[in-house]
Amino acid sequence: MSRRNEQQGFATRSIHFGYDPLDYHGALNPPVFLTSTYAFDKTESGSARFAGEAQGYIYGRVGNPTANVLETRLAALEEGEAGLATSSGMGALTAVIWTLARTGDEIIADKTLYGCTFALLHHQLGRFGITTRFVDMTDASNVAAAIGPKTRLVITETPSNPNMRVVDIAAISEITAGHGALFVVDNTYCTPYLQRPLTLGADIVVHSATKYLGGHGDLLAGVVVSRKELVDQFRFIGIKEMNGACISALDAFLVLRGLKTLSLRMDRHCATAERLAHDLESHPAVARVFFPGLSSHPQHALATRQMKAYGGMIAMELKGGLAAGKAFMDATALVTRAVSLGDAETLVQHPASMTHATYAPEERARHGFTDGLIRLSVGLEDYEDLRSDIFGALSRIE
Ligand SMILES: CSC/C=C(/NCc1c(COP(=O)(O)O)cnc(C)c1O)C(=O)O
Repeated sequence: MSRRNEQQGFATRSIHFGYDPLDYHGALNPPVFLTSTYAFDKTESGSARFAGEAQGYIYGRVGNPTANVLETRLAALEEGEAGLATSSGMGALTAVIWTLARTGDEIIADKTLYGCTFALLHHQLGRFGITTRFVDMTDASNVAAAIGPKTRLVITETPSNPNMRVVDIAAISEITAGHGALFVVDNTYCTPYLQRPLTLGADIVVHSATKYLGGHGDLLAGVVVSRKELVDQFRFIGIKEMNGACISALDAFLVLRGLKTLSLRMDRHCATAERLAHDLESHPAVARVFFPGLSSHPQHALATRQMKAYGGMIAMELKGGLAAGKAFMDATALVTRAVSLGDAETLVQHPASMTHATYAPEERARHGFTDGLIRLSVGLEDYEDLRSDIFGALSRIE
């Protein structure tokens, strides 16, 4: 059985796809190519590579053999033609936008997005004549009503950071395909283990690989997966000539190491988060829990259809509002107060003043989250320890 076999299971491909030790002196892991540039045997060879007339590496900002293994593997896991690894999730997203958007273009975005993605779209791109319209994509008809001849990109996360709204990827893919706009799905919260947007009609997938894909809070990285002709543009225009957000060989190696256990970690994240969400929903201090696996979630049926499991992220509001929320977060001992997500450690943070502080107070309500919202990234600790820490903190604020 070969090591580049699309028919193998997800876990097997997460460990083996795109690398054969026998190609590298038997080295079990892909070597880390710590090099900024590449030698040419002849001047003409180098010129041909720069002209795209010959295969081969030309410079570290444009490609690296270690990163190439990661890109090949993630393209296979997302069931896309090609992948591009970047230095961060924002590097992946901006490589896509800077490559494809022009002055006068319009972007349609879901109304709730990660804070810096919102800031890019709402505060920064307008300076370049690129306008963004935010719509509630949980109702696909809002996209149909907003899309027009100027729409170049349609962008969403699902579930959304931080309030867990779920968007119907297939329904929106049908709308965008009919209008020649490209549909970008940020798949950070799910990873390809829980959902593969390209198989549902999306055109481009982006990730903050900083999160679940790396999975150990020890790197920053991003990924784009799409058709090869688009990924080549993201590499040779977006990265090479516009944002320079290339991944380091060492970070590519660390993401590859994280991928080996992705399916095991996601199973554990999902199981613990589902138990915790149900227990929190019945706690007297908790006003509301936002988790796609709860029957109370507005898109519970869609999440059940679209996702393999409900993910490791939980958002919640306490009955005492912001004051209670802050007291709760300050009262945890095992759960770590920190931004980011998808790590082995369970993390808790306050979106309104941290990850989503880019939304002005009056914008928070319009974009679907409150000052009192708390976000949990449920880690890999023993459930009883997490339950004890979280419920102990809740009991101390009542
Ligand atoms: C300063 S807040 C810490 C980062 C958080 N999120 C990041 C993120 C990015 C951007 O990814 P990087 O550039 O790798 O951080 C893209 N897309 C999604 C859905 C994300 O959640 C966070 O804690 O919600």
